[in-house]
Amino acid sequence: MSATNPEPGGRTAAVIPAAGRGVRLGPGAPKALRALGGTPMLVHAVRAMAQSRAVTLVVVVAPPDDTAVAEVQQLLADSDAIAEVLVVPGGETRQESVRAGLDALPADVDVVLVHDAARPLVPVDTVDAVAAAVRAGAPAVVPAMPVTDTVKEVGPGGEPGAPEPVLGTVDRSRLRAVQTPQGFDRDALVAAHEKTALEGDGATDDAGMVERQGHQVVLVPGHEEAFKVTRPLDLVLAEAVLARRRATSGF
Ligand SMILES: Nc1ccn([C@@H]2O[C@H](COP(=O)(O)OP(=O)(O)OP(=O)(O)O)[C@@H](O)[C@H]2O)c(=O)n1
Ligand SMILES: C[C@](O)(CO)[C@H](O)COP(=O)(O)O
Repeated sequence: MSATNPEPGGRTAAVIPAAGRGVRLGPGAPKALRALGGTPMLVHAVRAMAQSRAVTLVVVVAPPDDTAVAEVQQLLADSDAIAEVLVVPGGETRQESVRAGLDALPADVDVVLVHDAARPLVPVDTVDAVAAAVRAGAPAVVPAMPVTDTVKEVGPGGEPGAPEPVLGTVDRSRLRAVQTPQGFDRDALVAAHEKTALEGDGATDDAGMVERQGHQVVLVPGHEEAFKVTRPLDLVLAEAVLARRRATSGF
């Protein structure tokens, strides 16, 4: 399918799914509300989006209960973040949460960036590069990094924890690990989400759904600091990166 062209004058919005529990990070508050450098991860993520001159609206998708929505609204009102921010309740899966964010977008938004709250340290240059590539006509744009480990494909295993049989070694020169924000022509993304939900399919990222509709997804360079805080060690790394940034900038 060919590239689409967002209308001149349309707005770019960021949707930030932040409704996950953070099971892999371990017990505690929902992951997006856990502190990084004394500030909730979500606030870092909102600031990263709002710093981009392309982004004029941020839709935060909070854990799906009234208390969490109110808490997130208060948190963002108290922070020095920002562009215009809306907070909506999320769903059981990341996919449902992103869909809730899309449903809240006003009519004048034609480009959407979807960004994990769990990637609090994405540099603004990466956000700008994704937004610019969508404005230039690509229907779906994803920041990506080369894969540095060798990757094996395994066959169906036996008992959990038992050694797994290797089927083969994948050519890693053709593999990329994708990050967020992923940027989209709004209509292409909304249609892909609707179709995926109707078919009862799932996808681990938004670009995967748009790919299945036949749109050409393109990659731009990602950034090593845009990593996802998933497990406890990731939080240790994020604290170190933030401390280095603060030492360098003097803030
Ligand atoms: N029902 C969900 C699940 C995830 N997310 C968001 O999607 C992003 C990526 O998800 P992930 O890193 O997997 O976060 P969690 O689901 O919180 O982590 P875990 O799977 O370890 O519980 C996060 O910003 C998370 O808050 C969401 O908005 N709604
Ligand atoms: C969207 C994503 O961050 C791209 O790498 C990733 O697929 C999210 O996966 P998760 O298991 O929901 O964290």
